[in-house]
Amino acid sequence: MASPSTQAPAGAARGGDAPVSIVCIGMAGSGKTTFMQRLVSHLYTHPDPTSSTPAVSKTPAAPPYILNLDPAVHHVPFQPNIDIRDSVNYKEVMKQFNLGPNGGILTSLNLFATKIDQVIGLLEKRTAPPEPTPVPEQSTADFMAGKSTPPPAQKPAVKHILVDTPGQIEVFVWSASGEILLSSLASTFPTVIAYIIDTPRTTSTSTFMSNMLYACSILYKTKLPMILVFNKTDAQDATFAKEWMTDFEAFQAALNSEENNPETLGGGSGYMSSLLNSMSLVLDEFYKHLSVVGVSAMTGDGMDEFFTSVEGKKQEFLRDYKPELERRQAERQADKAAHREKELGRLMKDMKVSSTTKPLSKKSSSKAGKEELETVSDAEDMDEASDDDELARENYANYDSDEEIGDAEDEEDGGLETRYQQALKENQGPSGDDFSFARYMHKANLG
Ligand SMILES: Nc1nc2c(ncn2[C@@H]2O[C@H](COP(=O)(O)OP(=O)(O)OP(=O)(O)O)[C@@H](O)[C@H]2O)c(=O)[nH]1
Repeated sequence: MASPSTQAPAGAARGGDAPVSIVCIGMAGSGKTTFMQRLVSHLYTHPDPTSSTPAVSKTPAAPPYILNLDPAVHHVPFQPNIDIRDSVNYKEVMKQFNLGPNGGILTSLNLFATKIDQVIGLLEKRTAPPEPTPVPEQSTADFMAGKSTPPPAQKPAVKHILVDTPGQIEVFVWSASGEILLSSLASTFPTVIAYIIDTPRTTSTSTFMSNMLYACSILYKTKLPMILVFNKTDAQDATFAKEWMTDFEAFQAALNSEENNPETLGGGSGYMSSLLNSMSLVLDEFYKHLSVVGVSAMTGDGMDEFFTSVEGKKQEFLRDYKPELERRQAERQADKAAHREKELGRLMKDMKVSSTTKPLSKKSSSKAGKEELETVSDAEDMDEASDDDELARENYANYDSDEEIGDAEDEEDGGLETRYQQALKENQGPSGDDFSFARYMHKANLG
């Protein structure tokens, strides 16, 4: 398997022309799914959200490419192109490994993360600029009549990849699989985090501050550009939040008024008030890195503003984040190479063999390369099968055969998937305590 970091960053290499991936993260009930639905319908009805052309235009809409990463969701009101539920059965995972809901989501994400190469391969293929369609030959009758043959309609290129995530933010943001999924996405496409906030539930200074701290932790964990999306503005206007983020005195005034109001539960007196005060000062620097928009996923209000922010953050990603990402990847690669070199040196010393490393490394790298090609072509074969239907789901279940998984992951240091497969195999069958998650994770070497 080619690790995401070694892949040619096809999408990102396209620069400003590359599709932007928008990852929707937010607390349970903040309105992520409704917001995703609104994004989809907006993109279908507004051909170019960043242009000033009116919604009704002759330009065909550029449909988004949609990923659902929430394994536990019952119903999604849009048609995802890639759905984690097609490859992982969350309920079965919970049952088999005796897990609770969060453990089930985490394990499902871990299992899905093992297929990240196929996912990225498909995304790259699906979002590649459409090939120019050859102009059909003009018929003699048309030629005689002086009519010109109209060029065939061109499929519009995908400009947005939309990603829905589980409501259990920490399970996604703080897990190894969440990191793998996000970093693979970000190393291939400009990626932006949309942090969805339930505005009506954020009106008190303390809940507002809690939400900001959460957003701050996500920003520092993911190291990706972030847009704060104050949702449900039809129920509560978000002007207060924007004001608190730009004017320290406005936040201070709100704190004072909450302190003097005996009915306010959110605000605080004494140490709470001074803590909130200092935090608002500390977070001042953090606020400067964010875009803030107020939207209503229900009515569609604020969507144009949101897409303008996405475009701004995409440029920021390409300008500031991408070089940093590439620097970190190069650093990791160098560390890995140095580690391998050291291990090889130790091995050679043990074997008392000198300077025979060349044929060995050549063989193993050509083997890895061959298998990488097999995996990618497998992905493309499967993809071609569903070429007719633009919004057809990519059926990841096709990848589930043991044979393909084994093929894809025969890495010299053992891939995630190999370890997972191994752990899954060893844990199969009714063995009572052996099903414990700790043991499973230990065997998978991820605990
Ligand atoms: N008034 C109003 N309600 C909204 C809006 N967006 C979402 N809701 C409501 O908020 C509730 C939660 O919305 P969801 O989209 O399911 O939220 P979610 O974040 O996906 O929830 P989880 O899947 O549990 O994480 C639903 O009752 C929605 O109808 C909005 O813009 N305005």
